[in-house]
Amino acid sequence: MYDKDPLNAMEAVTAAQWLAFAPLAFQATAVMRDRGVLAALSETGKPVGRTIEEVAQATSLSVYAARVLLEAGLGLHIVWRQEGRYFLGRLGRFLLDDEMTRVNFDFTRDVCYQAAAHLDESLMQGRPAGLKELGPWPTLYEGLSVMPEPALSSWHAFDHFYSDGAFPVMCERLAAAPPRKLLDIGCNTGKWAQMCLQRLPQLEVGLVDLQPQLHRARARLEAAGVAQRAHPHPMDLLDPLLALPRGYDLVWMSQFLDCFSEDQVVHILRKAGECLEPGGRLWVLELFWDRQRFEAAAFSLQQTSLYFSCVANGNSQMYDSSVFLGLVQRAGLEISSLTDGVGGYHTLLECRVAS
Ligand SMILES: C[S@@+](CC[C@H](N)C(=O)[O-])C[C@H]1O[C@@H](n2cnc3c(N)ncnc32)[C@H](O)[C@@H]1O
Repeated sequence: MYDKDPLNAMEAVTAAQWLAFAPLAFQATAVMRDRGVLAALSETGKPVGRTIEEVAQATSLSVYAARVLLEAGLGLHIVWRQEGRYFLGRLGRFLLDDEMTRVNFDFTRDVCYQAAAHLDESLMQGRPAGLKELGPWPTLYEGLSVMPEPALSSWHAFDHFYSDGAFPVMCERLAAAPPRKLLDIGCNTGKWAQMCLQRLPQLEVGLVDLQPQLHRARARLEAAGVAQRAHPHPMDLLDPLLALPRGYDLVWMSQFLDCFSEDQVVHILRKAGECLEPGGRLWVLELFWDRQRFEAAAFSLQQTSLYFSCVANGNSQMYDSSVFLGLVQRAGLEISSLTDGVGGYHTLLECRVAS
């Protein structure tokens, strides 16, 4: 991937126009999905299709609104038409029915869209200048549990969609050689901790995150009846004076280190290495754009980096694995095994303190 220019001149000029009109195209797509235009075409099936007037009637849109949307949809290949009747294309079908597409779409619209207008300022200043569109916090993490809807739901649906896909297979891997005490750093809403505590009845889990997230994780674990084996450790990992709790034989970080700059990743990995029991294991579950099988997955991760720039904290990203592996080495750790394609998209790095 990416080792040659894949576009001929005609394709390039077409792609350039898609980008030039991308914000309008994006919003038109959102309206077509959410006002029922795509669903109206889906209902008829391929042979019949609908006229503009029929779509207007089915969706309660004006004929004008239905027409501009459907005509925009033609150029976007979301719909196609024959003899004045409009049909749902394959792209329209994915926009309507594919969960990953929906989650990515809602995340972009509800969390990133307004903030993206501040990308230039964010990159020049190394801070998330677009975050003010959601709230007054220095980074998104202070606002993660309290940001307004629909951003709150869309952020969590995005985060959980990917980690939910990887957790079951990781939990079975853990069960094959279970630790006594697992430290979940960046536990967020506690879904991984819940799964592990339910699967492994002897396991104790330490939870590290910022206080508001720990409150929500705690509530989840209480509702699941496993909270007595969970031990919260509220802390800001970037506070140089705070050390991680000790006594854990497996440290786990999932979709966590991408929230930090290169120097911060090294700092956190060092701290994690220091808190490990002798012979302990450190498992890092991450998404690397260069290790994806499909271009759509690599693309999604490359664009997600820009969310970190303008919304999250201004200095982190979804890393290229070669950059990230260098950080692991800088932290004095070595990788004992690397597994790609966990749950489809993740890479598991099993690390230990370098001898
Ligand atoms: C993307 S979520 C990861 C969620 C979860 N581990 C998963 O795999 O779905 C990142 C988590 O890191 C936490 N976090 C970010 N910065 C932090 C910091 N400085 N100290 C402690 N936790 C932090 C956030 O509050 C959030 O819960």
